[in-house]
Amino acid sequence: MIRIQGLTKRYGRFTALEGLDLHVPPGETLVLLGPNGAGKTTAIRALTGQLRPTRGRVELAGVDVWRRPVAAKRLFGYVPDRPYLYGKLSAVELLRFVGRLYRMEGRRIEARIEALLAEFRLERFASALIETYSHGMRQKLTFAAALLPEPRVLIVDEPMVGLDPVAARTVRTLLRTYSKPDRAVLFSTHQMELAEAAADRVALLHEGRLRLLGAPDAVRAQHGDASLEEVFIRLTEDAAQDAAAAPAHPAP
Ligand SMILES: Nc1ncnc2c1ncn2[C@@H]1O[C@H](COP(=O)(O)OP(=O)(O)OP(=O)(O)O)[C@@H](O)[C@H]1O
Repeated sequence: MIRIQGLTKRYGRFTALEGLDLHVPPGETLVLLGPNGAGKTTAIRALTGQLRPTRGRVELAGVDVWRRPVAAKRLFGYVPDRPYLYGKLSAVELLRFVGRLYRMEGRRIEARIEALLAEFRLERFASALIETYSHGMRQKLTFAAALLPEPRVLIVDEPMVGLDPVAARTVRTLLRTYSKPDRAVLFSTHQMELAEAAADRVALLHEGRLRLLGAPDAVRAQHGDASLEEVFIRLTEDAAQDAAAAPAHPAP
């Protein structure tokens, strides 16, 4: 459902992402892990058609995101790490606008809005201007907007920022179950517990490269039943030490 092939992104001489290959089949939730600056947001921005890859391809349900941008954008819902919402609209106005962008039928838009405002406990604030919303309320509304058209692919960059415990539980359940039986979810997080709870597989990025890919249980078993957090720290620290030990200017 999500196919990333040889994805490379360079900023001048700096390589943010190098030859990333990932496939997320229908029914799977894949979690992107990695330290700050690993390349997670870069990969997500390339996948959502916001950042042109230096090399490589990204496809959603067989649609090339860069060759067929409009068709690709109909297929996914996206929650960015720093959402931008129009402050002068109310929640309902924003959601209606999103529904029309996706060319949804009017009655379906209204039914979805009602269900999502209830799910995220935003009914009381449905007509309030978004500029009066707290950070967490904006995050919940961003989820509601992403889910409105029931997209086949859900892509989320750092889902938990600012959410209260009730919303966090709703989102955790959503991230685990939304992909079943035939949709795909890809999200990035620094929360290992969330990754363990929601992921069918985790992908660990470090310094722009894929270091590890597998089901959480299998990953832990391969590393002597260490916790996912320990595996993360070992792999990223080992790589940092290898880099420090390597000569600064290797012989050609
Ligand atoms: N516009 C840019 N110009 C130059 N370098 C950039 C640009 N955007 C990102 N980078 C660099 O690319 C690397 C990967 O950044 P990215 O935002 O993808 O990391 P991340 O894994 O999402 O990190 P975090 O966990 O901190 O959000 C970083 O070293 C970052 O400084």
